[in-house]
Amino acid sequence: MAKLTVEDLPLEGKKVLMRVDFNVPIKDGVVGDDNRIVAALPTIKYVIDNGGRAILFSHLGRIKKEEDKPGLSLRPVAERLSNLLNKPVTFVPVTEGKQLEDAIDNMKNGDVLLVQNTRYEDVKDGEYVKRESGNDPELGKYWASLGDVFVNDAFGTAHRKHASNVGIATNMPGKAAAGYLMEKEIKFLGDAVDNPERPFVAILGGAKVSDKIGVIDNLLDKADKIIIGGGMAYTFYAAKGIKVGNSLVEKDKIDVAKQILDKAGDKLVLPIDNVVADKFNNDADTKVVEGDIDDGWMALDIGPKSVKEFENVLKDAKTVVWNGPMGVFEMPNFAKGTLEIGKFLGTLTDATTIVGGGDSTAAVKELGVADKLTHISTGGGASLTYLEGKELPGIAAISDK
Ligand SMILES: Nc1ncnc2c1ncn2[C@@H]1O[C@H](COP(=O)(O)OP(=O)(O)O)[C@@H](O)[C@H]1O
Ligand SMILES: O=C(OP(=O)(O)O)[C@H](O)COP(=O)(O)O
Repeated sequence: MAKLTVEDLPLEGKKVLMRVDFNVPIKDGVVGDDNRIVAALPTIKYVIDNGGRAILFSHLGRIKKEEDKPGLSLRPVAERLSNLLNKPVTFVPVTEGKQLEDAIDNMKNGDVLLVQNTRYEDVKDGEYVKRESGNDPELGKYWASLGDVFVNDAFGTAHRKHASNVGIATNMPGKAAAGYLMEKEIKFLGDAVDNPERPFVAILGGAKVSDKIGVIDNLLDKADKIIIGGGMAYTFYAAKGIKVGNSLVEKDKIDVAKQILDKAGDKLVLPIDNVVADKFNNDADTKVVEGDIDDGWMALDIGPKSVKEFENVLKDAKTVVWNGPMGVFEMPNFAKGTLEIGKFLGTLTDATTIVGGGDSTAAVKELGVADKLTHISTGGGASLTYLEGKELPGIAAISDK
């Protein structure tokens, strides 16, 4: 990699500032899916096993007013991390000042400390000042002054230009390195986009075309096929003059969809048939229809012929990137298309299969096929930004080798 990695840094006896993405679901003070914490363990372990003092920073949720803070404390995450590492983790409930500085001074080699949610800095004295999210230069400088070196392992946050990732890194030139998770994400997503083993097939789904236009545009030049499912498919239907009934359509994106279709030729693969419903409800009346969708009906999942067609396109693929569900996956009656595609990807043992995005990740986990896929990205927005071919500020700020 062209960037410094954690293995390039001196660690023994050093105060190692680490940005991780511990933005995990928390309910009633208990961490739900801890995948992002587990994914950061190799780098944390490497740092402490090599005599570093690991000082961890992460955001959690979004803080816009003082009352948001108590529910978004990182304390439950410190407890989970401590269990996973099987050693104590010092939790510091503030983001600056003497209490934090004293706690860092008291650390010994191999100790782990977690700083309070960096977005506590976004609200000061009741005012939304966005010190963290606005990358306040003084804040990045202050946090950088607390350590000797910096390791950024927060891929999920890499599309943000915030004080705790970009701010710290820019104040530590030559000493800001990527962690193992960051390295792994860059390797898989980077190779898929820039150097894929072919055929390279992208599967895009989810609600809106508008969220993924940049991705389609970028991948049209790089992928051999782009499969489109989910709500976004019906804006393409409208662009082709196929009747969409009450399906989700972004009217102001029909022209863009037409341009994409013209450019794509047969590279773009749309659903042949769909499961349509008479209302947006799991208990709706449903039927499978090919092509035109009548008024009063909305497409909420891809149909069985579409699944077969998509599988046919995927079967010889050597690289597959998947982002976004094929239907309204939250409702069991419209989850089948997403689940079938996830299951099929699990059978492609000769291919590099990469999944990004909250819902597609949830689908492959629920199916139990996550282990059969090559890489499940820890970033939704970050992986999309990568697939758009855009620079991620968090990665750009890491020191070059
Ligand atoms: N046919 C459809 N009609 C309406 N909404 C849909 C349809 N297909 C998928 N969706 C919705 O798209 C949302 C997920 O989109 P998105 O956020 O882009 O995916 P991801 O979380 O994987 O990045 C889900 O809430 C899902 O219900
Ligand atoms: O969970 C995240 O984004 P994601 O759901 O798009 O992966 C990241 O932690 C970024 O969080 P943010 O979108 O509040 O800046």
